[in-house]
Amino acid sequence: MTAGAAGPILVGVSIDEVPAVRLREVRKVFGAGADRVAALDGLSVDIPKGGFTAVMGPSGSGKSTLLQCAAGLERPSGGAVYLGDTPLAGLSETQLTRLRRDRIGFVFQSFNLLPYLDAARNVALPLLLAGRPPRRRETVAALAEVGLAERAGHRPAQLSGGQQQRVAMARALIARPEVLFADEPTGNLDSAAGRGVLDLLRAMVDSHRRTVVMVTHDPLAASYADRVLFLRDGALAGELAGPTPRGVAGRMAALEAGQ
Ligand SMILES: Nc1ncnc2c1ncn2[C@@H]1O[C@H](COP(=O)(O)OP(=O)(O)OP(=O)(O)O)[C@@H](O)[C@H]1O
Repeated sequence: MTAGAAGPILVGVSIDEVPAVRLREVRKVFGAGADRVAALDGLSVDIPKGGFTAVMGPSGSGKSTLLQCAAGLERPSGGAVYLGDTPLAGLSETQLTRLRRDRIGFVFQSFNLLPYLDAARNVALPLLLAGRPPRRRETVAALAEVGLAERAGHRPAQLSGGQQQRVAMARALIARPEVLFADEPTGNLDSAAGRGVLDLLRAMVDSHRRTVVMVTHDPLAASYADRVLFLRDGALAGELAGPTPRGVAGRMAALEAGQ
């Protein structure tokens, strides 16, 4: 197949491969009448497998809504979302829940760990709930991937913010999801802990060819990605491959100035 027939050439990505996620003309409308907001307004984008994609844009531009629709947490008002070859639109609530559980990982700004469970049990929880309790060594291996094998018995209150976020990453990864979505994963962390989380996300892509999609406000965080998508008013307003913090900050300044 020629590059022209396959669409855009993406550095380091096979042009024959089905993207990890595809959004086609996705619309998401909240409210009605005077309160109506089109959070996504006909957005089309491909997320390549084995890549690290960052999503940026001014406040209210639709970043979190994009992530929620791509991850099957919100149903779009129009358009189509595919995870690999699977169209999400035709799935029942039960099928969508199973797809999220088996094929998608999600990391939130606020960690969302259960305070009375230790790190190992927090990590094991998704598989426990799925009726497939993991072996202890699987859980410890997931914690080892985020550098926390020694902290398996610690509860969240006994861990730093950065460590809690890494436990949340291990929990998101234990089911070996096709895509890891992260919504402002460094938003509650100081810069050193934030860099630790970003280094790990980068390593997951480089060493394990995982697919990561991250919403962020921080140009430095976005520079860890292979590609940055910029949103404005619920639509794609550009993208940047091989981003640098300065390049990303320049694009953001232009977007916020309405250019
Ligand atoms: N559940 C909801 N009900 C009503 N409006 C919503 C809802 N969720 C999002 N919106 C609106 O949709 C638009 C996009 O919101 P979204 O959270 O996706 O933006 P964002 O780019 O992630 O913003 P921020 O950077 O401030 O987190 C905003 O105008 C927001 O107020």
